[in-house]
Amino acid sequence: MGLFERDTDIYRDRDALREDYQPAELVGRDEELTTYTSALQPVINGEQPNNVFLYGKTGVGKTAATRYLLDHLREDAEEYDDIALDIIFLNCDGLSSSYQVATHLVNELRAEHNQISTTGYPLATVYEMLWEDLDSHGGTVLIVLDEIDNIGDDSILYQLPRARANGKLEDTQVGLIGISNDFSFRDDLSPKVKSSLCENEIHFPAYDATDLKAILQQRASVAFHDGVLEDGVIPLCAAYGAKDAGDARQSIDLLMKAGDVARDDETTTTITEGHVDRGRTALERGRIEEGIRGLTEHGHLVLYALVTNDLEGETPIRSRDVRPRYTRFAELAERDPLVPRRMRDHLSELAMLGIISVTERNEGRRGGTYREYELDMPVEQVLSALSETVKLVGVHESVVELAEDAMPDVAAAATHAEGDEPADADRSDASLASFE
Ligand SMILES: Nc1ncnc2c1ncn2[C@@H]1O[C@H](COP(=O)(O)OP(=O)(O)OP(=O)(O)O)[C@@H](O)[C@H]1O
Repeated sequence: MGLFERDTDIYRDRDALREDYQPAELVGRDEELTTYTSALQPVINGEQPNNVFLYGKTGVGKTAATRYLLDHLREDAEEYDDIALDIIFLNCDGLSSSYQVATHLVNELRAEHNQISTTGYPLATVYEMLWEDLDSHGGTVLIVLDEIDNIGDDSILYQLPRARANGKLEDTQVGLIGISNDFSFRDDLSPKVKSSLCENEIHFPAYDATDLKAILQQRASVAFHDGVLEDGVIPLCAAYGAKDAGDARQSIDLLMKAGDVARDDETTTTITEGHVDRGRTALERGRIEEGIRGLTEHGHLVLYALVTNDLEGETPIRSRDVRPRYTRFAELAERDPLVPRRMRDHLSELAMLGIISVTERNEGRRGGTYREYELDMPVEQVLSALSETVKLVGVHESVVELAEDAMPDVAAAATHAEGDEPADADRSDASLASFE
């Protein structure tokens, strides 16, 4: 038998739980779809399309609804000889200016051999190219700008809806669909942009547990073999999803993780609520580790100091008592320690991310309050996300025992010693730093 063998017990089609899967039907969005359909109706009538702005939190079906309706619109438009519809779908993640959006649109409209450079032209020239390419296209062009809030200025959001009125376009009708999960983006738009872009606004509210259950049931029927899911699994994934943020993506991810945990569990061919809980813990761990990895170098140093304080039984601890260890670690990492206030800012950031917790205490009779900090997640997990910092600073004696499991690569490379004394002055390899 080979090293790899195909699993067939749990999944029928695991890809149905992936982000890029487009469901055949959207569940629980009837009202929003009706409004959205009316906003797109002028396209089929051969009229000037409306501009549409969709907003709502992440994972509430804005993109899925857009793809679903535009697929139908494209198909239905083919029934009419006098409608020539083209749709350009642009995700603005990474496109931080109108200039970048405009060059990308020009390239979407042009053939492969005729693409333009995305730098080096004056903005006005790129707009001229855009109007020319759009107008020579003819018919109706719908431009979807997903994650529109990434665009740092609103020039293109002003120019595109007005291109026809401003005499830039004669033969092509353009409609703009903007999608955003940033509520402040809409509020901060200038009135002149808001009045055109937001002429049809559709809000997608968060899903409740009943909506999520229906969405998950639909996916599960495609993804899993019959009888694989125990009864409580979908309600549990939906309940967690509704409690967290009403985000369908998160609930679908949880269902997939539970399926993966069950698949790895060789003792069973069903998915249980226990698999959901284990999946949730694994996903949560992944999210927090990602949060730790995203911190700055000083954030890592502060956290490493607090981990060692925690292992020595010193927590909850005041920031002034974390400071000596932090300063020492910063020196070992050959960085200038931050002033106390900046160091405290890092503690607050760690608390905001849910990695540590803060408790306010009273100073006693003299009044005054102070804060105490302690780790709020398993120390092994934090250490494994801090392995680069530990390599830089050295393995502190308090973490020696855990290092082998939490950071096998670091443990293998490091020599360790006792105490908290200054490091060896002529230490040549930072990864071998020690506290002797
Ligand atoms: N009503 C629904 N029926 C079926 N699947 C849905 C529904 N709503 C969302 N989904 C699924 O949930 C996932 C997230 O949805 P989508 O990408 O549309 O969210 P979004 O609102 O655009 O989020 P973001 O703002 O983060 O881009 C996708 O896999 C999508 O297919």
